Amino acid sequence: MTMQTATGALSVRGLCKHFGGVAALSGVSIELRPGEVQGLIGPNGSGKTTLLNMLSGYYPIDEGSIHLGNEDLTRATVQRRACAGIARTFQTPRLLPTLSALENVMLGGWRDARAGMIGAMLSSPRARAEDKLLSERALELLCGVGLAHALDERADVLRHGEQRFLEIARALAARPRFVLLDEPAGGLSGNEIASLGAVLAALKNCGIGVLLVEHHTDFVFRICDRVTAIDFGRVIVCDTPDKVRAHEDVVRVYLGA
Ligand SMILES: Nc1ncnc2c1ncn2[C@@H]1O[C@H](COP(=O)(O)OP(=O)(O)OP(=O)(O)O)[C@@H](O)[C@H]1O
Repeated sequence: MTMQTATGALSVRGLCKHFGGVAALSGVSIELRPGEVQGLIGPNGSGKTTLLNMLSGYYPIDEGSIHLGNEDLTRATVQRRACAGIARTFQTPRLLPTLSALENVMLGGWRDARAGMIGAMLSSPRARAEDKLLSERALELLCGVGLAHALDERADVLRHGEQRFLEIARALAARPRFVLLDEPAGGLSGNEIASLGAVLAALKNCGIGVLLVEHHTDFVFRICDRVTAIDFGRVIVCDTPDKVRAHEDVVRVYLGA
């Protein structure tokens, strides 16, 4: 079957991944378009995180392909994918605990640094100028995710919700075209989930495509343009939230009704 690919989309075709005898993904095809928020839902163990790991290059794939626009990223390294514009967050935030919030986000912008390690050690004019730019951008991003009050706080003293927003800001520092978020609403308060919704809407407005892996289905159905539901490593349906919510296999398999 031939599938039309949206211009500049991140597209996955026929992805398969086995861990020993476990088929974590069996022929998964999805397309994430620029400027869309797409939810990825499914029961525990259905393959959501495996898909994110394969999109971001953490696991090699067994079969299938990954393209960003015309660029074949199927065998690309994590760094190559980051340079191509794919950023992600993790189920448990992976921050540098003893660095400040500002420093964590500045590190996310490493791609923009050209002065190199020696230049940074010698504090060359170029390194100082880059540092200033990275710091200004990090400040802007931290304000954008509601962490203006925590710039100089160590990452490990931040509350759980703050750490989640910090991780998103760090991902954005790489100026991605696509962001893969692994359960960003996990452990957030109602107010924080509302803030997360506002952040996702802002990303969409900037033309960034967001893949949102999330168990918080009310949030997913409310905020997403499209939702993909998977089970046992296979796509059940990809459609608008209303259609996915009403899909009989989704109701049976995922919502347990
Ligand atoms: N590194 C690994 N080694 C072995 N098996 C793995 C590995 N990662 C995932 N799996 C298996 O692959 C399947 C899919 O797991 P995955 O974590 O992708 O599911 P998930 O949908 O993200 O689950 P959850 O919602 O609980 O996070 C599961 O059976 C899991 O045990």
